[in-house]
Amino acid sequence: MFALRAAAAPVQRQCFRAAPRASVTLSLQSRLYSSQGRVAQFNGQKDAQGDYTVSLIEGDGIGPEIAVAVKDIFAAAKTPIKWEPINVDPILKDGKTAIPDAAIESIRRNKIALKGPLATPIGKGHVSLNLTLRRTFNLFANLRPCRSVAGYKTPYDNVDTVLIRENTEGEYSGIEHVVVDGVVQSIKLITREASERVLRFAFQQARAIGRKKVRVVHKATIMKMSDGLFLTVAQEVAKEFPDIEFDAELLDNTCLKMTTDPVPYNDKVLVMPNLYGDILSDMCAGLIGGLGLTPSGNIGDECSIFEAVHGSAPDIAGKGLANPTALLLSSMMMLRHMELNTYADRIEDAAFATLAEGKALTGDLGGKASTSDFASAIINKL
Ligand SMILES: NC(=O)C1=CN([C@@H]2O[C@H](COP(=O)(O)OP(=O)(O)OC[C@H]3O[C@@H](n4cnc5c(N)ncnc54)[C@H](O)[C@@H]3O)[C@@H](O)[C@H]2O)C=CC1
Ligand SMILES: O=C(O)CCC(=O)C(=O)O
Ligand SMILES: [Mg+2]
Repeated sequence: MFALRAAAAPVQRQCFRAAPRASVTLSLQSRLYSSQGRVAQFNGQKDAQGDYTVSLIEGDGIGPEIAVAVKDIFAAAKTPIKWEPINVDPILKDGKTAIPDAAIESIRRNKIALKGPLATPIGKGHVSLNLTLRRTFNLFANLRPCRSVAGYKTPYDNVDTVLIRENTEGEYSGIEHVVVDGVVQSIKLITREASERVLRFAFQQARAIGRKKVRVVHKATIMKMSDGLFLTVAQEVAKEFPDIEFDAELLDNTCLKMTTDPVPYNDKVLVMPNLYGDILSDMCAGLIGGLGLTPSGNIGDECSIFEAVHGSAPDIAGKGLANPTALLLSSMMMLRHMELNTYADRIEDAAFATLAEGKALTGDLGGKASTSDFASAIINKL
């Protein structure tokens, strides 16, 4: 049911590395993404051995390292999952970047995938494969929960935000062109159909996880037509959910208020156009200790793809330094989506207990453990 990156992260690490360990503030029993919060259905089939097959994109940079950690932990927990590794190296189809057919077929067949980060070249080069995957499978909602980690001290101990990002259009529609030399145009596409779909998902999600309010984050003061349409549709959809309160807030004000005191956001579901969700979700990660901790799910009607909020982290790739928690928690969201809750609960408890104990933390959390040391510590607690 989880952008300032290159520039902000070193500062973020500096702030948190020396931080003393805090008392446990959140119950280990409260789940990041419960199956009650599962709004979309999973229709995958078990094989004769009782296992589900999950398509696995290991990804770029730190992707393969954190994927190994997740696979080792799943194997140790005897999770009934078979991995089907898929290659998503970009191909050109009708002049556009596309995902290879075999990868598309695998995800369509299994209806579920776990994905490591995929790097996108800056400027020239192929379009984002992350966005291409979301559009290919119409994964209309990107659900990004962010919760303080028990035992890891940050300026705020009780962050518990739920952010939903429109995932197929908006500023990331990829419609750009040169008007004349020196003048370019990028089109922010907002449709009633995609807005309605993600907004309805946000209200359903609020109801399912017991949050009393849905808040739309927007800039309809400036983008009167595009964000204006998103907001108008939100007001209409809100009428279908009289038990859920609804309000709206301007994005800049949300950033100010969340970094000043995030706790008032703990009873809300935030929903917003694509770009704002991308940026705000990295900002939320900064509130709890960084991108090593925040999971996400790209939810669609026919299939869903779970992945960390972070990218390929080229600055630490290949060094065994990456924190696998974000991908592991994404895989917990995936297990709960598949109604494999007992496995998810057990692994999640072991992961949070390992973090709370603080003996095997990775560098981003001020520790000295490698990715595999951290995974082994979790396995020892299973
Ligand atoms: N969904 C995806 O696959 C995403 C892909 N990207 C791509 O990733 C590439 C790198 O982007 P950046 O701006 O560097 O963002 P990034 O998210 O890869 O890294 C930002 C900072 O966070 C740290 N970090 C990220 N994940 C971590 C982890 N698991 N453990 C410890 N530290 C971690 C990195 O070391 C870096 O200092 C780009 O090509 C970008 O397009 C970026 C975001 C999401
Ligand atoms: O596709 C990319 O390169 C970045 C995507 C991203 O930042 C995200 O999904 O949070
Ligand atoms: Mg991002």
